[in-house]
Amino acid sequence: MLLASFGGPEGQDDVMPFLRNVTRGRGIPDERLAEVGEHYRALGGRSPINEQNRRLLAALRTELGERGITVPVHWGNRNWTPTMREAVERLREEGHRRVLAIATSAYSSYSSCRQYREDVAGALVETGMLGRMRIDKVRPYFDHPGFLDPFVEHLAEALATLERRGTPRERVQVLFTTHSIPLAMATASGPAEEGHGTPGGWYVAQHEAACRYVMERAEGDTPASPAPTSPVPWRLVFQSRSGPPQVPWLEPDVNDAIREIARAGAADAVVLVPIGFVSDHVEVIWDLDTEAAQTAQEEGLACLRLPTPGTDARFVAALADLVEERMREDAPRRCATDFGGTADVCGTACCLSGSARASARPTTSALDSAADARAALGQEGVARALEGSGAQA
Ligand SMILES: CC1=C(CCC(=O)O)c2cc3nc(cc4[nH]c(cc5[nH]c(cc1n2)c(C)c5CCC(=O)O)c(CCC(=O)O)c4C)C(CCC(=O)O)=C3C
Ligand SMILES: [Fe+2]
Repeated sequence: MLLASFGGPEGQDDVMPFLRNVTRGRGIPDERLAEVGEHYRALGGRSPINEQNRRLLAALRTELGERGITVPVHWGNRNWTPTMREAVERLREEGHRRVLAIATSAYSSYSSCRQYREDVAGALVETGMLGRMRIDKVRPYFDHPGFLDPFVEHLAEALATLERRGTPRERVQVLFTTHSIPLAMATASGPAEEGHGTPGGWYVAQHEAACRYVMERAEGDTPASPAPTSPVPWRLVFQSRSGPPQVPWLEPDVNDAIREIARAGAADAVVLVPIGFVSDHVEVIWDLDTEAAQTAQEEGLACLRLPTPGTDARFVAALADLVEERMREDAPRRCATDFGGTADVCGTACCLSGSARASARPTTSALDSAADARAALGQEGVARALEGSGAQA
């Protein structure tokens, strides 16, 4: 197994090298980088994400062990040590040739799925293992009840808490938040034949399905307030936008949504549900607990932020279920939203916008063999991808 994550800095000296890794070739303006650098500095130069992943690894090893699945679980990050390359080197040294990866990201899009698969393939190229080691990836798991049910429980609790404090459900706005991505990236998310061309693509459609699941159940679990009750209003909003202003990204921003709600007098409290994230990393503790909370305070709204699944036992069990899905054909495949399920293997142009096709990098879990890569990229594309790596096309 390979737990594939984002990585984060673990001290002040790590901050700038980490940010340079994240933004390499991604066109992020220097001002934005300096601003995000300040967020990390204010937190002591340390992101909690690596520690959270260490805890998740320990919990996953225990859960798999209890199910009699005794495979080693390695860890590799896209942007910080232990890197994907280091993880693949260790897998190689231990003699493993078939690996199943889990990304700490639940949805389909370039940033949340394909880029993980590309970076895994990149590590295979760098270590000379492309075509020698096979690394598959579990499907996008936003619709697994073990990912969603912790949100349901915490939302029901939050609504009950607000009600006890005197805010009736109809005066609450639930804001589901996720990472904003460029509009073009969202539109291209999902399989080329299906998702591409729909505004928001699979990325937005999957989030909306997850939100509906959580709302329906959280409302069902909440003791009804005195009649007449109306459903709690909710919407999906976006955070952590980082591109240049002239490039359109998914909107509305969570802070703009809070201001709009306050100015319309539409609610007395907002509940922030970080449905797009797996753990309480910097994008959650800074962008929500610091920035959005401050916006709500300025606007006179009460604000509660729900936890992410983290190492909730239901989430850890969900990850183990995803492993079992790939081990046994008769294992249950729990896809609980009205989205309709997702596939184990991504298509060739999945989550790839038209303009990115010419420079596409090899991936795994779709193009996980040299033959697949050759079919998709052509001999020249493979040669370009391998350039300077010392590996043979
Ligand atoms: C969809 C998505 C997820 C969720 C899925 C997943 O989890 O993978 C995610 C997670 C994360 N993003 C993170 C950090 C950053 N993301 C950045 C930049 C960007 N993110 C993007 C998207 C996403 N990001 C995009 C389209 C960019 C623009 C650059 C580009 O096109 O690639 C930047 C650059 C500076 C900035 O502009 O913010 C940083 C520092 C951390 C670590 C937090 C910690 O340290 O605790 C995590 C978990
Ligand atoms: Fe990000």
